This record gives sequence, C-alpha cells and structure tokens, in this order.
Amino acid sequence: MASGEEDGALEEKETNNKKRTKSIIATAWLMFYNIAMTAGWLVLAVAMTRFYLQKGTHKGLYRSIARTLKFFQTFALLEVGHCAIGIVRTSVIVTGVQVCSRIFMVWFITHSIRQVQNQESVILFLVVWTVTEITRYSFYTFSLLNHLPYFIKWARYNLFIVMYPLGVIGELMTIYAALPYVRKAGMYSLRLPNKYNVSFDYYYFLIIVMLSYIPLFPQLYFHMLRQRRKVLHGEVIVEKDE
Ligand SMILES: CCCCCCCCCCCCC[C@@H](O)CC(=O)SCCNC(=O)CCNC(=O)[C@H](O)C(C)(C)COP(=O)(O)OP(=O)(O)OC[C@H]1O[C@@H](n2cnc3c(N)ncnc32)[C@H](O)[C@@H]1OP(=O)(O)O
Repeated sequence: MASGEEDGALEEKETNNKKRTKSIIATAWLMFYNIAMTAGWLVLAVAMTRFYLQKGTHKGLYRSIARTLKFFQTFALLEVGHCAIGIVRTSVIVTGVQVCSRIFMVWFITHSIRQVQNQESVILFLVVWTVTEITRYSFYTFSLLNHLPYFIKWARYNLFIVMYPLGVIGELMTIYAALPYVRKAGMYSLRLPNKYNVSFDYYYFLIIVMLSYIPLFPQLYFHMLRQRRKVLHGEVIVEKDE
C-alpha cells in the first residue's frame, strides 16, 4: 500500500518536472519569436520612413521593403502552430483567419499583381500592420518578462479600434484595384476544356474573398473588443470558439 502511494507520488513528480521543462522551452521559444518579430517590424518601420523621407513619394516603397515584409509576415504562420500545440491561449480559428488573410494579401495580391504595388491603399495597410505588429509583439515580449509598461498594454487594446477598420479598408481597396488586371491577364485561372475538367476563375475568387470580409471581420473585431474588456477592465468572458 505504502509502496503504491510512493510510486504515485514519484509519477506525479516526474509529470510535473516534464511539464516544467516543456513550459521553460515554450517560454524561451516565444521570447525569441516575439523579439525577432518586434525587430522585424521595427526594421520595416524604419525602412518605410527612410524611403519616404529620401524619395518624397510612396511610389517604389513596396518594392523596397517587399522581401522583408514577405519574410516576417510568412514567419507569422508559426502563430497558428503555437495555438494548435497549446503554448499560447489563443483560438486557432481567430489566429488562422488573421494570419491567412495577411499571407493571402502579401503573396497572392501585392507580390503577384505588380500593377497594384504603388497604390496608396498598399501603403495604408502596410503602415497599419506595422504599427499594430510592433505594439502586439512588444506586448507579448514584455508580458513574458512580467514587466509590461501600461502604455504598451493600452496601445495593444485601444489602437486596434481604429487600426483594424483602416487595415481592412486598405486591404479591400487593394484587392479591388487588382480586379481589372486579374481579369485581363486571366491569372491563376483554369478554363474549360482541360484534362482535369475543372474551371477556376481567380477574378471571381477575389470577389468572394472580398465578400468574406463581411461575416469574418466583425467576428475578429468583436473578439478584440471582448479581449479589451477582459484585459483593461477585468471582465470575465467565456469564449465559445475555443
Ligand atoms: C485564402 C484566402 C483567405 C482570405 C480570408 C479573408 C478573411 C478576411 C477577414 C479578416 C480580416 C483581417 C484583416 C486584418 O489583416 C487587418 C489588420 O490586421 S489591420 C491591423 C489591426 N489589426 C489588429 O489589431 C489585429 C488584432 N487582432 C489580433 O491581435 C488577433 O485577434 C490575434 C493575433 C489572433 C490575437 O488574438 P487574441 O486577442 O486572442 O490573443 P491575445 O493577444 O490576447 O493573447 C491571448 C493569450 O495568449 C498569449 N499569447 C498570444 N500570442 C503570444 C505570443 N506570440 N507570445 C507570448 N504569448 C502570447 C497572450 O499573452 C495571452 O495570454 P494571457 O491570456 O495569459 O494574457
């Protein structure tokens, strides 16, 4: 009996040790990830400001920062993994929609359709993303260090009220500007007849993507409003989509 109890205690101790080691590794990784992402978006902010100050125009700005942007925005795919393996307490769905829509904008719109790269709307969403991400990743970094300055917490849960709609406007205007070029070039489209007997029209796909902002964006926005009430005003909120 006594030996059974001892075995149980030993097992519990081992499980706790394993959990602690896992949590140390996860925290160290998140620390590295958040610092790298804060630095990446700061580099983008500096590069965009320098370009504009030197050239006095936004034309050519996207091209000058495209590589860095693509790298750091694609790297953000890891965030979906963080939620999936449970090292951060965020919904996989919310993070998935947020990250995938950005990846889509970067690779399948601005990278693929050169004609839109100098649109003012591209600068709009770039500036909005940059401000948001510097705030968000520094929020996570300082939170992990248990030394979160109040202004960063305030910025994380207030700026989005304006930044989110502005970002969406920039993204939608850019997709809209891309439509004529996509239609003219017939890009990423598959016409019948073909050996797979499948047809796909990227032009109409983009219209569906634009329409999907109508049901999806309010969900992300209200999620952030709930997070804001929880973090800034201490309200207890029960999430349904976890
Ligand atoms: C194939 C075609 C696809 C097309 C799809 C079309 C869909 C279109 C609809 C989407 C429109 C999106 C448009 C968007 O791109 C526009 C913009 O982004 S504009 C810029 C403004 N944006 C924002 O402000 C974004 C705000 N949103 C978010 O931040 C996100 O909701 C999200 C990133 C998912 C964060 O979610 P959540 O609020 O749930 O998480 P928290 O930050 O509160 O974190 C929860 C807890 O987890 C800890 N955590 C999370 N991540 C980390 C990390 N990296 N390191 C350490 N810790 C982390 C965090 O500290 C919290 O912990 P605790 O609860 O203990 O405090």
